[in-house]
Amino acid sequence: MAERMRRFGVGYALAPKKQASFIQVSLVNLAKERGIDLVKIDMDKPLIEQGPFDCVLHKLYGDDWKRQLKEYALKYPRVLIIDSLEAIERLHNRISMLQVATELEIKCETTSFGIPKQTVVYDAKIVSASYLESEGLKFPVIAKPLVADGSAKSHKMLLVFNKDGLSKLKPPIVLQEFVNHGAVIFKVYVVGDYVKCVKRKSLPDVMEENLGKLESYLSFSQVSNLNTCEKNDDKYYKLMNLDDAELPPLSFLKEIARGLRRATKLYLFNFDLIRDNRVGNKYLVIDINYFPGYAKMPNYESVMTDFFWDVLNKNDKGFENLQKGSCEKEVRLLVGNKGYGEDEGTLPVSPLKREEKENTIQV
Ligand SMILES: Nc1ncnc2c1ncn2[C@@H]1O[C@H](COP(=O)(O)OP(=O)(O)OP(=O)(O)O)[C@@H](O)[C@H]1O
Ligand SMILES: O=P(O)(O)O[C@H]1[C@H](OP(=O)(O)O)[C@@H](OP(=O)(O)O)[C@@H](O)[C@@H](O)[C@@H]1OP(=O)(O)O
Ligand SMILES: [Mg+2]
Ligand SMILES: [Mg+2]
Repeated sequence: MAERMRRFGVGYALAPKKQASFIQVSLVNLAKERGIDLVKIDMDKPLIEQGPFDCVLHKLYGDDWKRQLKEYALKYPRVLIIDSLEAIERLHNRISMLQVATELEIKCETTSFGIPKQTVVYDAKIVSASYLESEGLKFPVIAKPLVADGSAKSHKMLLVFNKDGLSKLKPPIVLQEFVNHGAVIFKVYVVGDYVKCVKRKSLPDVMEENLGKLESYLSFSQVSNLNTCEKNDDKYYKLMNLDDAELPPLSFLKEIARGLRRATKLYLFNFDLIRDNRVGNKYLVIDINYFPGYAKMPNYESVMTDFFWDVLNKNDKGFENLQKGSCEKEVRLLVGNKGYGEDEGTLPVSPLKREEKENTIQV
């Protein structure tokens, strides 16, 4: 008799908009064929009473959800939480978000990498043109809400052209140098080991000689997020010169993605990259987003299904080994500071589980 395929249950907890875009029939069916059942978590019932799931996939905010997730991980130590609360938290602050990028060592002879100059402002009264100068910044600057918590407010940005615009700032904010980049942004989607880069429209360059002629500021929000109709329109690509813009080398992007995965311990994120017009091949990371709009990626169904299959099977194998007690060495590796999926066959443990192991396993 043929052996029955091991089935996995992935519970998902997503905001309605995310659910509508991500949980498409095509994804649900493809995952099902591979033995993965995507199950909606009922937010009207306690999480602890649901499942048990092999994996909880989530993008929700708030203390109640965090508490429920922690409780769930304690009750079901085998559950894979994607992604861990601690790892996601780092992306909720635009300073700690980019800090990880400064810690990476990217070895590439032809291309360099960094983040824009930035400073955090908690008190509007201290901001003046001379303050900017003392922080190594000059006009134009972008003011971004410090907190990036998925709210509409957290996406509201100001491009400030001169000192009059500074009066519009609403701290706490991050003031970041605006870097001319030819109005094209590269969005790099990461799903575990998978990396996909797409081009999107961005803000146009600002010429220094025009600074005095412009309004004092420009307010904008989610400029790179256009609807599908506009994106698929040939005219849009021509107008924005998107066709002409050369993608950064894939090996370079993969190295950054790998570095960010290790540093953040995240599986699901994208990062926004711009090419600094002032320097040859220099790219700057300006934003990192948890669980972005994957449905906009070509073939997202198979990318996501492969990813679920991979992590679920590795998780299973890891726990089997643990139970057999045959992997003392592997446990040593896991309780150390290893990132997810770095070694074939190691267990992708969420930090919740890692903490638990640190407390319990004596090696
Ligand atoms: N330092 C910068 N220099 C030039 N342009 C920038 C800079 N930072 C941001 N931008 C522009 O502003 C846009 C919004 O900035 P950012 O990506 O930080 O905001 P966000 O609201 O978090 O975006 P997302 O929708 O990707 O989450 C970018 O897509 C880019 O067009
Ligand atoms: O759907 P969500 O609410 O998660 O919105 C995310 C959005 O995805 P969507 O395209 O599905 O709207 C992402 O767009 P792309 O980078 O992929 O273009 C990006 O704007 C994230 O920053 C948003 O997350 P937030 O920062 O608001 O938490
Ligand atoms: Mg962005
Ligand atoms: Mg963002």
